[in-house]
Amino acid sequence: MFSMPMSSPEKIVIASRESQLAMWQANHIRNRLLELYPQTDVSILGMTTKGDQILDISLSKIGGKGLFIKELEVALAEGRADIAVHSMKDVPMIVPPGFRLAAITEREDPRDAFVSNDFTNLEALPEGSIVGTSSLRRESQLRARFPHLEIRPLRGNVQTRLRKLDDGEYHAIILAAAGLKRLELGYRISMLLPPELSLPAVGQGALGIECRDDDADMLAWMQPLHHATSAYCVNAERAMSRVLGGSCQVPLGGFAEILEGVLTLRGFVATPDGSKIIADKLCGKPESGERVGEQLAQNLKAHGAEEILAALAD
Ligand SMILES: NCc1[nH]cc(CCC(=O)O)c1CC(=O)O
Repeated sequence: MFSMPMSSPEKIVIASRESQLAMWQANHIRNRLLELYPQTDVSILGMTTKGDQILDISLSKIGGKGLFIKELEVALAEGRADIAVHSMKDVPMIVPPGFRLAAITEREDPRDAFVSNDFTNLEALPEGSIVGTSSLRRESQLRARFPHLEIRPLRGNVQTRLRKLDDGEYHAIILAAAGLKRLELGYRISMLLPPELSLPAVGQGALGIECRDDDADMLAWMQPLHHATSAYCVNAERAMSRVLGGSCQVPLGGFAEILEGVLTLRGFVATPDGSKIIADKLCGKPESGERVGEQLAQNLKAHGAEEILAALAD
């Protein structure tokens, strides 16, 4: 795709959010770059984003995921940073003009995790148990399968969410396994939720490295971090979400995996209350993952997702 760079970079500045998880991720990429380019001065520019500041209202009401990455893109555009490291889950389906995803790195565990101090698994929660999550995707799936549970909003970074659980505000919470594992909090996981119980978010568990579109050297230097298998899966999921007009306002999940050379993509769209879930899956070649995603989106639309999406747009 790109020609081999002639030299190694002198200096790379990584833009990152300042949450512990974002900093772990930026540091992880920094270490990998230092292995590749030991002579390079690699530093991290920590930034607070709008998404981090606004904690009191539902993110879906104030503009969604783009809020977590806009400031980082401004730093790239102004030359204050060379790359930005994102959770792919937080990257809008259409990367704005002037920027490009240079690499998608190897995926960590994509599953959701059930965390509770009192119960070892989701199925064991008694009637009326309070489960914390602010994700419409997690909420709709829980409501559909476990209508006897009470879902309450839960925001904040990973540590904040765990503290709210420990303070007794919830009987259980649902978080991404990837974030917990990265922060060495994997021991807090009571149960890893299989995709049948909680289909993960598009891109969950993968990291993306974003560059300026015209920075050919930087794009080339990032290529060794690209993980083809993870990227095929994430790009299939993103293509599906893009066609469905996926945003934070839409309860939607998408998860692809490659087994014995075949990519299988599963996806769903639901009403927020979980009363209706349109789910389907489609297989294809990993290299055609994006087309699999687009086709699955069309199939979901034809089977009722269109009406759900139209109602949500009102
Ligand atoms: N919504 C915020 C967010 N963005 C990425 C992760 C987890 C790490 C990942 O998916 O790579 C989380 C936390 C969570 O959902 O529990």
